[in-house]
Amino acid sequence: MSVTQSQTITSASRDAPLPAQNLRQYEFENLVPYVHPPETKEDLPWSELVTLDLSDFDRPGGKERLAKQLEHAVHHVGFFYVKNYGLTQEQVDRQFTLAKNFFALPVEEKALSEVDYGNADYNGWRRSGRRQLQQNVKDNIEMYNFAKFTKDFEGKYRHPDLIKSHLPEIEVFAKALHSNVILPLLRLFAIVLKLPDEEYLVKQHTYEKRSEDHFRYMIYHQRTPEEHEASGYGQTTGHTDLGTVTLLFRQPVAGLQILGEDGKWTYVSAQPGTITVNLADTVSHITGGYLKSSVHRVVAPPTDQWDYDRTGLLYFARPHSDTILVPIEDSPVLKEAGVKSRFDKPISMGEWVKAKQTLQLNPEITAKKYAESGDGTVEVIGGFRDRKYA
Ligand SMILES: O=C(O)CCC(=O)C(=O)O
Ligand SMILES: [Fe+2]
Repeated sequence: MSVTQSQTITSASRDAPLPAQNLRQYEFENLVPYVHPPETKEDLPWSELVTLDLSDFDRPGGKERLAKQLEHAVHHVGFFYVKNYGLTQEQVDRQFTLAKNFFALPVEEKALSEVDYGNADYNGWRRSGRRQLQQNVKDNIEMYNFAKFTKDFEGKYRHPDLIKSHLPEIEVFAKALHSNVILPLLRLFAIVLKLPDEEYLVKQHTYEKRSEDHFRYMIYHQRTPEEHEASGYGQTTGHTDLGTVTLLFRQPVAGLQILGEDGKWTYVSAQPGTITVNLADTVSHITGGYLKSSVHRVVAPPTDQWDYDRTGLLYFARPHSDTILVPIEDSPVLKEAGVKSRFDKPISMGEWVKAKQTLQLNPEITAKKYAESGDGTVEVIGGFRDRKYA
């Protein structure tokens, strides 16, 4: 299929066209280009987040400046932006385009790469409609997760031809996120924690060693006004992510909200050229809760964005699967804060992932457990309980 005879002209294609040179390339590859939807004109309560300029990292005093900027964000907010992360806008746009074209494939083709839900294996295609949001309304979210491009996963997953033929550039992109964003951030966290070894966290996140990192294409299909109403204007309930940090590429369709310390939800805005970063459970576990795994959710977009699908690119970083999730011992910051382990026995990352993903991938079992506990919490593993948020 060519761009000119494109299947459905999505509402997004009303936007400014891509440069002719990119369009020709996409046409050559039979890809329908993705164009970012326009931002909302609504005046929403936006979150105020700091932006780290990662190009400062290697300048004299740069790391220390960035770490200073992060101190408050990582302890109290759990969210921030990064910019200048060494990938071009064109590389980013290509990934959005691949995501858009992947989700447009027939269900039968995607189903050949479907996630192994029972075994809590996240990689591959996750279909929409497996979660009941309200009576009569199910979720409208599809995902495609890529495992790390390492020997551990080589040949393990079957990809549709569209993905297979672009796998080398997807690999370059995912690896760049790990080396250009994840590793520098881990060094900054080490500085914030005043660890004697700045590489401490990096050593728990080497690319070649086994871990459950994944790069994700995601789409929230547009809904009708009736569906929005029936779903209570929600998309996902409040949650914390289970890994180290999550990267979320600039998302113009509003909806992602952060739960603040004041108990109020605010929206993450789409800052040009940025990636939104949120801290997740594991980095919280190894700091006894000092680094904040932020609660967030996705709600229905404002009405002026109801005509658009919400396509996302995300990267989920996680420590090596054999990492034991106990608080780091030689951090004067953690010592002073008097943090304690959040588990009642030693728990490895592999065990934590399996336990939390089993809950996430099997919504009916999880709903039953919440109903049984009756106090809005459920044990994930080792005495650590997750809470249910709206
Ligand atoms: O789509 C978003 O904006 C956030 C998604 C998210 O919270 C998640 O996948 O864990
Ligand atoms: Fe999340």
